[in-house]
Amino acid sequence: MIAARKPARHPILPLRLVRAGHAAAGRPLLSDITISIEAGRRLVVMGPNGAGKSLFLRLCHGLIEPTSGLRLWADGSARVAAQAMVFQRPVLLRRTVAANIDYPLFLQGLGRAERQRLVIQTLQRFGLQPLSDRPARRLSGGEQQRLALARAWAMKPQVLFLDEPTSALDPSATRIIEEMIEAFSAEGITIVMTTHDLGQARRLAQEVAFLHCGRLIEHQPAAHFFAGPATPEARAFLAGDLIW
Ligand SMILES: Nc1ncnc2c1ncn2[C@@H]1O[C@H](COP(=O)(O)OP(=O)(O)OP(=O)(O)O)[C@@H](O)[C@H]1O
Repeated sequence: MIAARKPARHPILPLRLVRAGHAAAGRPLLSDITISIEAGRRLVVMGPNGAGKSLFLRLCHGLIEPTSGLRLWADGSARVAAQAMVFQRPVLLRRTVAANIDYPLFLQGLGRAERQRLVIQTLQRFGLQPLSDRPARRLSGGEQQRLALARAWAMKPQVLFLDEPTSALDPSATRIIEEMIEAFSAEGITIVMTTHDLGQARRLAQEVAFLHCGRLIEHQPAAHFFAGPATPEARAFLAGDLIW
């Protein structure tokens, strides 16, 4: 899903959550989360099934609201442009590949000539030109995810939230997506992503946020986390033990 509408003129990061929580039907799903997401970093969010990783991303992105505590973007707004989210299974329009890239730019208010320029640039940048006129939903899973990431890139986000972007993909498609993520990062786009793939987390993470039962129990530089997590829950997780 693309949330950006207009390019932000001001830096929107750091994004701060201050004792943020989210409850549904009276049940706390995320609790007491305090974190600052700094510009230019690659943060990987880890934790066992049901720990709250997807909800955390949705809360940051603005798909759900904190029911307690605060979510604060650096520019002071509650929900900002210049950020995008890509899901495990990409949400693509029933249109061509090119039209999928064009539509959010149209929503952003860009004129036809500017959109055309950006669509061509994006197709070329990610090797999607041969697929340009193909119906997006008929692409392979790997191609669809490549398109979803390319579409997000075209919006010039300052931060990109990626929820399990490769979990449905084979190793070669996964490698392509990881290369895209690294390229985005090299351009200065902040990456916040979840993954169940420990190898991928080791390859991509600069920082790790570890969630357990809806709480953020560790936030560390990746090298420290993988060398020796501070909590028994994270140690058990890395060791492959079942934790609940
Ligand atoms: N809208 C909702 N209403 C009630 N409970 C919800 C809702 N969305 C998520 N949950 C619950 O919140 C918990 C955290 O869900 P979330 O999808 O964030 O976990 P996750 O860490 O991403 O898990 P996984 O690794 O399995 O994808 C789960 O127990 C889930 O069932």
